[in-house]
Amino acid sequence: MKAVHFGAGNIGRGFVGLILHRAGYEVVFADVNASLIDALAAADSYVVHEVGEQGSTETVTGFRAINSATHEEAVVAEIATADVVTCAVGPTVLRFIAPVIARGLAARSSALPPVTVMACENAINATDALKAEITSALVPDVSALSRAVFANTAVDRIVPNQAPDAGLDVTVEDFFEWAIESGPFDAAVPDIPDAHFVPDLAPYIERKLFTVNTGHATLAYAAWVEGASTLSEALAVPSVFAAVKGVLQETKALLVAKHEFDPATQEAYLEKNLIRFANPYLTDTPERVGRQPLRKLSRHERFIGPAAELAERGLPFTALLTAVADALRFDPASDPQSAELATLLGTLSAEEFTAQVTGLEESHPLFPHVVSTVAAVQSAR
Ligand SMILES: NC(=O)c1ccc[n+]([C@@H]2O[C@H](COP(=O)([O-])OP(=O)(O)OC[C@H]3O[C@@H](n4cnc5c(N)ncnc54)[C@H](O)[C@@H]3O)[C@@H](O)[C@H]2O)c1
Ligand SMILES: O=P(O)(O)OC[C@@H](O)[C@@H](O)[C@H](O)[C@H](O)CO
Repeated sequence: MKAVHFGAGNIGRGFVGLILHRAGYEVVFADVNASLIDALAAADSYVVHEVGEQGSTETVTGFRAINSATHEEAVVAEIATADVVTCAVGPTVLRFIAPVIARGLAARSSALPPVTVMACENAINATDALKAEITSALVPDVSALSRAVFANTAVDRIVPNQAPDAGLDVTVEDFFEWAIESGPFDAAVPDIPDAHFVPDLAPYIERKLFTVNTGHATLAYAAWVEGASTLSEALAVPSVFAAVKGVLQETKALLVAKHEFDPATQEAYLEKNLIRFANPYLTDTPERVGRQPLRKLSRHERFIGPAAELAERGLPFTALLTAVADALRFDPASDPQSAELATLLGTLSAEEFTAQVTGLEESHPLFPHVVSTVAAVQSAR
C-alpha cells in the first residue's frame, strides 16, 4: 500500500506519517521545503519520541520524499498509483496542492480502485475545502473526481516546533486521536488501525476544534499578553488558567447542548486537555499556537464559531470575548498575519474590522459584542 502525504512538517512526520507507516503504508512525503525533503530523501529512518506519562520511542522507515515545487511531475505520478493521499500543510495552503492532486487524479487509470483523499488540517471539513479546490482545478472536465473518495477527518496530537538540532526526529505528546468519517466509503474503509471511522464526524471535529484548539489558542494569546515564553509556564499563572478554563466551560455548554455529549464526559475531556496543555515534557510556544490570528478569528474557527452559536442559543460567551481581545494583542514579529491584524486594527472602524475579520453579519447577536471588544482594544493601543 502506498500513501502520498503533502507537508512533512511537525504533524506530517510526527503523526500522519507515523500512523500510516504503522498501518503498513509506504509513505511518500511531498513538500516544498528543499532542505527538509533532501534530508528525508537521504535518510532511511527518523524517530518519533512520544513524551508524557506513557512516553515511548518509535522509528519510522520505508518512506520516500519528493520536492513538490521542483518535481511536480513525480508527485503526480505517485498520486496516480497511490492508495491514500493525505495532507497537513495548513488550511491556507490547500489551494496550492489541489492542482497537483487534480493532475494525479486525471493521470490515474480508471481501472484502479479510487484513491482515498483526506486533509488532516485544523479546520471543519477541510477535505471538502480541498475537494472544492481540486474540482476548480479540473473544470471543465471533472470526471477524474470519480477516481477518488474524499473523507473529512479530525486529527489531534500536540506536536510543537522542534529543537533546531533535532534533525528529522520529532518529539510529540503521547496522546493522539484520528477520527475519519465512514460515510464516503461504500464497501471497506481504508486499513488504518489507529484511526477510528465514524458515521457523523461533526461532533468529533467540533469537540476537538472548540475544546483543544479554543483552549490552546486562548492559552497562547493570554501567554503572549503575559509575556510568558512557554505555554506550560503561562498555564501556571492563576489568571491564565482561569481564562482557559472559562472558555472551555463555555464551549462545553455549546457542545453538550448541540451534540448531546454527556456533561460529565465533556468535563473529563476538557480536564484532560488542561493536563495536555501543561505537559512538562513538551516545550510549546505562544508563537506557534497563536500563529495566523486572522485565520483563528474567522467565522467558523475556534473563537467566533462557538461564540456565535452560544449567542444564538442565549448562552454565555464572555470568556471567549476576552480571548478574542487577547488575540487582537498578538504581535510577534515572526507572524505576518499579526502585522496585518495590527494594520487592520489601526485603519478600520470597530464595525468594519468585525465584519471583515470575523465574517459576522451585522444582524448577528454576537456582532455588537465583538464590536465593543474590538473598540476597547483599539482605544487602549
Ligand atoms: N502541530 C500540531 O500540533 C498539529 C496538530 C493537529 C493538526 N495540525 C494541523 O496540521 C497542519 C500542519 O501543521 P504543522 O504544525 O505540521 O505545520 P508545519 O509548519 O510544521 O508543517 C507544514 C509543512 O507543510 C509544508 N508546505 C507548505 N506549503 C506546501 C506546499 N505548497 N506543498 C507541500 N508542502 C507544503 C511546509 O514546508 C511544512 O513542512 C495545520 O493545518 C495544523 O493546524 C497541527
Ligand atoms: O495548528 P493551528 O495553528 O490551527 O493551531 C495551533 C495548535 O492549537 C494546534 O496545532 C494543536 O497543537 C493541535 O491541533 C493539537 O491537535
